[in-house]
Amino acid sequence: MNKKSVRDVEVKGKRVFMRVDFNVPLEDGKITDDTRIRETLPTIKYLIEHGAKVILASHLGRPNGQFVDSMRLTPAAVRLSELLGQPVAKADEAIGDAVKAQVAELGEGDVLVLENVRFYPGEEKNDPEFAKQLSELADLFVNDAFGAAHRAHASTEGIAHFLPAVSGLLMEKELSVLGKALTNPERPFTAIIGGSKVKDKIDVIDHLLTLADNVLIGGGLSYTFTKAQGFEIGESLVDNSKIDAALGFIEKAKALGKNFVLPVDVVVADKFGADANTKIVPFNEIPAGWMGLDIGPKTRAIYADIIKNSKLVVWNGPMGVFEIDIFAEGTLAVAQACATTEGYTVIGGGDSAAAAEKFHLAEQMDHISTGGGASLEFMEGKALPGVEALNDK
Ligand SMILES: Nc1ncnc2c1ncn2[C@@H]1O[C@H](COP(=O)(O)OP(=O)(O)O)[C@@H](O)[C@H]1O
Ligand SMILES: O=C(OP(=O)(O)O)[C@H](O)COP(=O)(O)O
Repeated sequence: MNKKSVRDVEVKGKRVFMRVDFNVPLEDGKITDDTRIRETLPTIKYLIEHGAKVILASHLGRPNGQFVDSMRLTPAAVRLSELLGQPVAKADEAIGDAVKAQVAELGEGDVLVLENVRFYPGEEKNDPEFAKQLSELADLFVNDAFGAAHRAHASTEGIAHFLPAVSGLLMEKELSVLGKALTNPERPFTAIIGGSKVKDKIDVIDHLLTLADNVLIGGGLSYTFTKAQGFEIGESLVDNSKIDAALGFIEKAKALGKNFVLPVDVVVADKFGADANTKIVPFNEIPAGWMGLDIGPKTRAIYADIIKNSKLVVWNGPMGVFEIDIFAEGTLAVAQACATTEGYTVIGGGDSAAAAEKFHLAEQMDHISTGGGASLEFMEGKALPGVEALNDK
């Protein structure tokens, strides 16, 4: 990476404004997955050990510029304190005199968590005035929020115009792993794209067709391709605005000589739910009124075989509605193949990572990215504003 990292600058005695992505899932005020907090520990510990005064900022949820009690960062600060084994102070605001007073009290190695930056309208507008107010708290900006690096907001991008700006260790790791995987990839390189966000993912397929040797399609995404080829898809998920694009990808894959693989069979259901009737049908024989909710057994075997023979696998998006057990087999088969292949496996996207966790296979993956949208934009070859704004080496 050609951007400076926290290792390239002096941090001792400095007030460091560190942007993290503590946008963790909460249920009744309890954190259900603290991965994103744990992943920032190397940078936080580095700063503590090197005598910095650590000021952490994050968003949580989408509160639309208003103070929302259920989206306060207090549970994250409590969890961080447990993980660090030291007290962590928490501010009730992100800017202003009270926060400045709390910052003034920080000693070397102390940690303060600011309140959710999205409680302020200036954050998502990337308002320079708000960015300046944030910057007044600190001497240095460290961006470790890979999961939010695709957002040009005041605490991810704007603040870098007011302070020396470097990356944190998680940001560096994510960019290095994804960058290495995608520039000069080991081959055969297999990309697996599934999930339900057809609009978000279609551009990635375009880019991956030029990069990967095998592109496997699953999940809700696949029926747009089935429909594009003129077949019945019943009540399955579809994005009619992407039919032409889908046909274009089939053609592009042929022209490039790439192995673009669509499901050959699907699990269909007569309704969406755990009590649905299901059957397995060829991909082009979905009965009217039924919906495809998982890849079928033949497809699972084909996909598992390709994954096992790959040197690099990048997986984004589940193969079916894995949250419901009767539609989880396809995602499980792909997760198992990723866990056992000798190739290097990278998982991006919250739901694929959650699926790997659910099947207790997460430990066996080589890299699980903390960013869903961010890793997709990175794969599309787009510049990430939160990275672009950092100081060059
Ligand atoms: N065939 C399908 N029909 C409807 N939804 C699906 C289908 N296959 C997968 N999904 C849903 O897609 C969601 C995940 O999609 P997405 O957000 O795009 O993935 P990720 O978070 O991994 O990027 C899951 O909640 C899953 O239930
Ligand atoms: O959870 C996040 O995105 P992700 O689910 O795409 O990884 C990031 O924290 C960004 O959040 P946002 O999509 O509300 O800007």
